[in-house]
Amino acid sequence: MSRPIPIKNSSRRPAESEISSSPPSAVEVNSWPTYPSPSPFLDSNLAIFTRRQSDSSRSTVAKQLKPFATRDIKILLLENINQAAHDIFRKQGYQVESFNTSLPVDQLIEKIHDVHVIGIRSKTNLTSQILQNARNLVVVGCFCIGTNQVNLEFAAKKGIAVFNSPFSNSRSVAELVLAEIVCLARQLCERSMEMHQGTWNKVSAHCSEIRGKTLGIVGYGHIGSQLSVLAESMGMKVIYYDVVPLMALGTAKQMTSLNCLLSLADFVSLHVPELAETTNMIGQPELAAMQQGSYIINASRGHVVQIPALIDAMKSGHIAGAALDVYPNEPVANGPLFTSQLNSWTEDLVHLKNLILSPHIGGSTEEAQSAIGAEVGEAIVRYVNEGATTGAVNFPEVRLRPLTLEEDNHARVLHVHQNVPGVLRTVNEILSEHNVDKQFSDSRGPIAYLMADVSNVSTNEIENLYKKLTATPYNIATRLLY
Ligand SMILES: NC(=O)C1=CN([C@@H]2O[C@H](COP(=O)(O)OP(=O)(O)OC[C@H]3O[C@@H](n4cnc5c(N)ncnc54)[C@H](O)[C@@H]3O)[C@@H](O)[C@H]2O)C=CC1
Ligand SMILES: O=C(O)C(=O)COP(=O)(O)O
Repeated sequence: MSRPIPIKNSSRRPAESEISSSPPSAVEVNSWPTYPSPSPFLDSNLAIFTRRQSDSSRSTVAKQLKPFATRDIKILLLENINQAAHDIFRKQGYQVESFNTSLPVDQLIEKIHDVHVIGIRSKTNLTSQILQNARNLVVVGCFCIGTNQVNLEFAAKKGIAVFNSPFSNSRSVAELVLAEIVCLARQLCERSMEMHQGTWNKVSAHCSEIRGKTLGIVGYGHIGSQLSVLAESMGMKVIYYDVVPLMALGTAKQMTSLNCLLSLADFVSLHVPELAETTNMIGQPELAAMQQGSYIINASRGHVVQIPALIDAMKSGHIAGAALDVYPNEPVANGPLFTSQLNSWTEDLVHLKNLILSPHIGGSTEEAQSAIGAEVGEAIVRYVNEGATTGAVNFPEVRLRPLTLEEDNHARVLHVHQNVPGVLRTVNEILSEHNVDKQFSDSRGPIAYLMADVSNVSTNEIENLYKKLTATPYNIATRLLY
């Protein structure tokens, strides 16, 4: 029977402004409840989940089974993931442990060892070394847009699905950038800092309206195109550069090359993902190609701009101002780490005029965070409870409708395997000992994923089915929900 999960101290998540600056070990807000007797069938190596009685509220309303003991699912949430996700997981009865910050590698390796789900944002690097230690992990939730912090290929090869939120914070980033364009054009942050230090300095030299100026957007995806609309509404002309041809919004114009954009724009704003091709994308030659007295904004990823080159271009006056929201090395927690962790150029950066420095807050609004919490939280529940991979960034997208109460004697087979000839024949030979009610499979590069509902399977047969599937030569990961 289901029973409530005692989650400590979790009636409310702290707002961004309340994130602790203490070391990670001191900021734990929830911890796993302990159960007198863990489910006898939950064996990390088997990954077979025990059946659970359907609870009455769900059975009458949704007519759906919760097909395994959800209380056995352990979730680790890092980086102050929004309350919306906690609520979703708690409703499922999962065990949740959460931290307001990212964790140092040694602690992360220890913590990830037993969990089935990990939720992160942009700071936590899930490298192959870390994922290697995750013996039970079935899914990673990136509660953000970027997934560059996860080794997606390695995760897929280990049978771990990764989900993100592709656009829930796009508007927040675009609004911040628009505000920064105005602030740079008016040297607003300089004036404000001077006032805070007791100086009245009323100037108009080199300050301008943004109306009629040209904004060059590099990367015209969700954020870039949203910014395009906002900038035009403020009277700016918009040009953009992207590696793929994209429909222009409003009267924006796509440029044929990055250099063409750089030479025409008064303001350049970067909205590309972190890729090999975008690493160090803006260095000395690109800054030199920009107009004298122009501005640059980076709210994409820290490695896209070469900071020493930017410092030189600003010191020489060629670049009149810049805004940075992202950095090559970002601290794992709030606090004075920022200055101590940055490199030799820290000193130069903090003393530059008309340089806005923000601590990676592009997506940090209440609206964005709660939308992301709900979106990624629900995607995780669908994958854990039903096996659906809709929206996964490293798996083929496969989905079967949830099992209903009428399908009480069904088992759902979730089989991640290598995408090689002959696998389906082998798997279907095993499944053919039962009645295959429905089945769907798809592949993505070297990985393939099959979902099948088989009926009239007894509890004894479940384990047998599992053993046969995992013994096939191309098995990566198999789960049975029943
Ligand atoms: N500062 C912050 O808090 C946030 C930062 N981000 C960063 O912004 C990035 C962009 O986000 P979205 O617009 O949602 O991504 P998106 O995937 O919708 O758009 C990215 C665009 O960049 C283009 N692109 C890729 N490589 C390129 C290249 N070499 N040159 C020119 N264009 C290229 C793509 O074709 C695509 O149109 C994310 O990957 C993430 O790293 C996202 C959210 C918040
Ligand atoms: O969504 C993204 O990719 C971001 O960069 C935002 O990251 P954050 O959730 O603030 O760590």
